Amino acid sequence: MSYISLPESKELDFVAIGRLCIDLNANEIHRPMEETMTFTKYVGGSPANITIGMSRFGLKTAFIGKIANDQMGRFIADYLRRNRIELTNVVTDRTGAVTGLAFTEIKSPTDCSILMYRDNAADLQLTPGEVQEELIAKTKVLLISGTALAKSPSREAVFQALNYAKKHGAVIAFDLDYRPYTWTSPEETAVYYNLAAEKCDIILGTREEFDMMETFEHNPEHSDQVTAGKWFDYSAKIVIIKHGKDGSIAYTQDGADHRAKSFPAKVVKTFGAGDSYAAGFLFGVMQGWTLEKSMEFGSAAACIVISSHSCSDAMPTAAEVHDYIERCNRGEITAS
Ligand SMILES: Nc1ncnc2c1ncn2[C@@H]1O[C@H](COP(=O)(O)OP(=O)(O)O)[C@@H](O)[C@H]1O
Ligand SMILES: O=C(O)C[C@@H](O)[C@H](O)C(=O)COP(=O)(O)O
Repeated sequence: MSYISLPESKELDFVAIGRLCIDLNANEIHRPMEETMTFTKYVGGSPANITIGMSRFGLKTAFIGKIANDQMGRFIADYLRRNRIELTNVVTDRTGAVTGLAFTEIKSPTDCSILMYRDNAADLQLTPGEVQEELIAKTKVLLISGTALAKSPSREAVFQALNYAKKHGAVIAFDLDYRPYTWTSPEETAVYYNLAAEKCDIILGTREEFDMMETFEHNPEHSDQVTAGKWFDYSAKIVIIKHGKDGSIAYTQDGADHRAKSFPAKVVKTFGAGDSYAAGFLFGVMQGWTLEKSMEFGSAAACIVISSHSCSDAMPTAAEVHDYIERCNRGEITAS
């Protein structure tokens, strides 16, 4: 059964709007960042990572965002270009804003944290007027990412992109991507996340991210069914609730739920799981696969990325994901 109806005859498969930043992942791992002396630089930002993943799967992609007018901004643009991502709507900031930095601390495979430097971040300077309607008009899917709602004018740019997507029939996916350090309060976050989510066809988030969205609601048991059920009264066709190593559950308008286990992985860092899962799942849905197969594909893609030092660089090809699934099914990969 297909829960999503993709528009036909579009030039692009996938467009995302939001954060373009730099990941600086500690090279000296299994120790606190106070003891780290060197980092490896990667392109980062959840929507950027997801778009890179979709491009690695062979889809025709583009990005809507703003980069700093400096070496980091040019590094990001060059990397997206090398990954065949259309940049016509990646705008260079002229206000002196800087590139957001995400320092990743890897104390252990299960104890990782991110230190984000996002003061005066260029990505939050994107204005509604800079969002190109013609780009959104030619895509099958538009992805929005929650952190882009954190400050104006980026907030208004996202809502304008949503208006264009609705007008031109694009399927809208919302990766909740909640990063507390970019917001002033959970209350503010909940208000804007809920306003955006009402317009979205596919919503992906962790239990904790949905709990934040329910700040003003009553769901004391943190019931996934209660959470998902609310969104089918709006535009949602699929609500994905991720539970880390315990897997993920997809809820659909017909009242069904679809469950996926996680695969074993030799975890280097837990970051990157959500972005690669989102890329794999959305790719599967766009191929017309069942939700179970799409969730399995996303889960395997996540394992490949969390078994790697990077996020964007480690985004796998479809062949690599299929191979990972087969190797797991042959018992060749065990968790560590
Ligand atoms: N330790 C792990 N081992 C194997 N798979 C994992 C692990 N952590 C996450 N995953 C996979 O990645 C998916 C998303 O991870 P999760 O941590 O829930 O989201 P996020 O990274 O957005 O917080 C999970 O549903 C699961 O399939
Ligand atoms: O999104 C960011 O600004 C940081 C990301 O680039 C980083 O790779 C990360 O945290 C990935 O997020 P996740 O996939 O939700 O774990």
